[in-house]
Amino acid sequence: MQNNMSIIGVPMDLGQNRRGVDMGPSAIRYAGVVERLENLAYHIADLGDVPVSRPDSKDNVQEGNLRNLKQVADSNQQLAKMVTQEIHKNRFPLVLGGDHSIAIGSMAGIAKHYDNPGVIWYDAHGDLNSGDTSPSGNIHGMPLAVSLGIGHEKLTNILDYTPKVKAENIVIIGARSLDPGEKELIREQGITVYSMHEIDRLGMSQVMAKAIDYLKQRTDGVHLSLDLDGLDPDEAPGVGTPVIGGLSYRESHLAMEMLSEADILTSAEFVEVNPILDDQNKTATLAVGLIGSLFGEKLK
Ligand SMILES: NC(=[NH2+])NCCC[C@H](N)C(=O)O
Ligand SMILES: [Mn+2]
Ligand SMILES: [Mn+2]
Repeated sequence: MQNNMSIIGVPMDLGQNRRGVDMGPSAIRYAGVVERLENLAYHIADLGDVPVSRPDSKDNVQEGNLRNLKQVADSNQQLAKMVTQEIHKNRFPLVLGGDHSIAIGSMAGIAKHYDNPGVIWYDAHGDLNSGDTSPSGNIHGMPLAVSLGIGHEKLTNILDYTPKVKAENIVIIGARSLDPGEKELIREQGITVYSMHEIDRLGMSQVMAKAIDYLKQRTDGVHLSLDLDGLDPDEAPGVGTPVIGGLSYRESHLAMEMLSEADILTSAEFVEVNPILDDQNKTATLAVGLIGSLFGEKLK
């Protein structure tokens, strides 16, 4: 793993309906992310936050069932540029959300640099909707589909190319809430999904081993997109779309430790931390703990 790391915050809350997730980057910084990484001997540049403009008139779903399309697209455009610049400078981008719609910009910035990028999508959801299939009109339920080139051109074409990732280079871990259109897309495109069913049957250890082995063989860069709602709401209460029956604290730390050992990641993001819905910053603190394990903390 590179020793130089750039932290980019994205105080985005326009990809969904619940206010407060725009404070996610602050909450994660407050929980000590920079100090934690500096203790692991990384050279950190905290680049601050990407600007996010104000929403259109509240809850007004517009153009093609895409709430706040223009603002979400604009911020993602800026994020993509920043991510691409940091990779160009040989720095590892660590993006802090904000709602998951910011993965659109992260993926756009990252994929520019790799011939065959892969992504691990650690999430209760598939985020594989488009305006046509979304039950909510919330863009945070769409970023993985957008990265596949499915969706509104303002989103799919950020940095002027599409798609960002091939279906066979995606591994979803922790899924337990998929909409009908998402299930169809998963089947159609043959996307690898380790849902809670597979995790319970095989155990996280085997699931991660398989995911790592698979991506290592076929990709030349791997992005981790970790939605805190992948964890159980008991562990991570500060999220806007909690789903019961999630990944445990221990499973998640093990997953991060295995990724650290495998040394395959080239970028990462932690999203959906909402301190307004949280309990004493528990979820941001959890995120920082996972970041610690991901970047080399060990139990002994
Ligand atoms: N990143 C997230 N938390 N996504 C939740 C998406 C929920 C639902 N599938 C939707 O499209 O509205
Ligand atoms: Mn989710
Ligand atoms: Mn998500």
